[in-house]
Amino acid sequence: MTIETKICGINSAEAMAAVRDGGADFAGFIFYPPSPRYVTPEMARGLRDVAAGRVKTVAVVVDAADDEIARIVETAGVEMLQLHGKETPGRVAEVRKRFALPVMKSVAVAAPEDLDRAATYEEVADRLLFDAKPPKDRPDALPGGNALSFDWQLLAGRTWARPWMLSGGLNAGNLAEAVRISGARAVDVSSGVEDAPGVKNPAKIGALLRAARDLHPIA
Ligand SMILES: O=C(O)c1ccccc1NCC(=O)[C@H](O)[C@H](O)COP(=O)(O)O
Repeated sequence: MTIETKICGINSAEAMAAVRDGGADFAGFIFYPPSPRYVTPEMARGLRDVAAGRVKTVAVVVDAADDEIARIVETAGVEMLQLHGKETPGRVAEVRKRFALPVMKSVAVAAPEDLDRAATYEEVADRLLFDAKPPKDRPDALPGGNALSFDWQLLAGRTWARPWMLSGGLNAGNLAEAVRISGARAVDVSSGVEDAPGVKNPAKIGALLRAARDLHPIA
């Protein structure tokens, strides 16, 4: 068994081709206009075609209303929804039911109590995504994609009722250690395969996916 991989913030055909050819499991599209990785549903549809059915596509939304999610689902044809805002467990359950798609809920982690909050999503989400908390001293910080890590030790030895992904500040250089310490079986990377925010580097995507292929989840 190998580590599952998601490359997030795909916004070019070259990046999607690298994700596809490198054998990633998931590609994420950011539907959050302030992000430098933002794509429209129409752009995402074109990028999904590049994946040619070999990569599952994930729509990343932030506290989005139903009509916005509906337009993304209908136009982009994604296979999973990632809720990356302050959605409550009730809202997660509602989105999952309404759109009949698997839902991954992101949880911002900085301290042990954040994992207690994560537990409130176990019954309503199909997957959990543990990400670093955006920096408090930067009011303009994005909800995700900030190239920041959290203490992976917080996850060590914890068991969850749902599959989960590790994200936040991962790259080809620290992936092995992050997986070893946290016990992750799935990882999500964005900034670590970029030259600048929103500028994916296909060679870095390839290197990350090769590094992930050499890793195996701890038992
Ligand atoms: O990446 C963004 O611009 C973004 C904007 C708004 C909400 C979520 C966003 N990214 C979500 C992701 O899944 C990222 O891959 C995750 O936060 C890790 O990012 P990074 O630390 O840059 O690898």
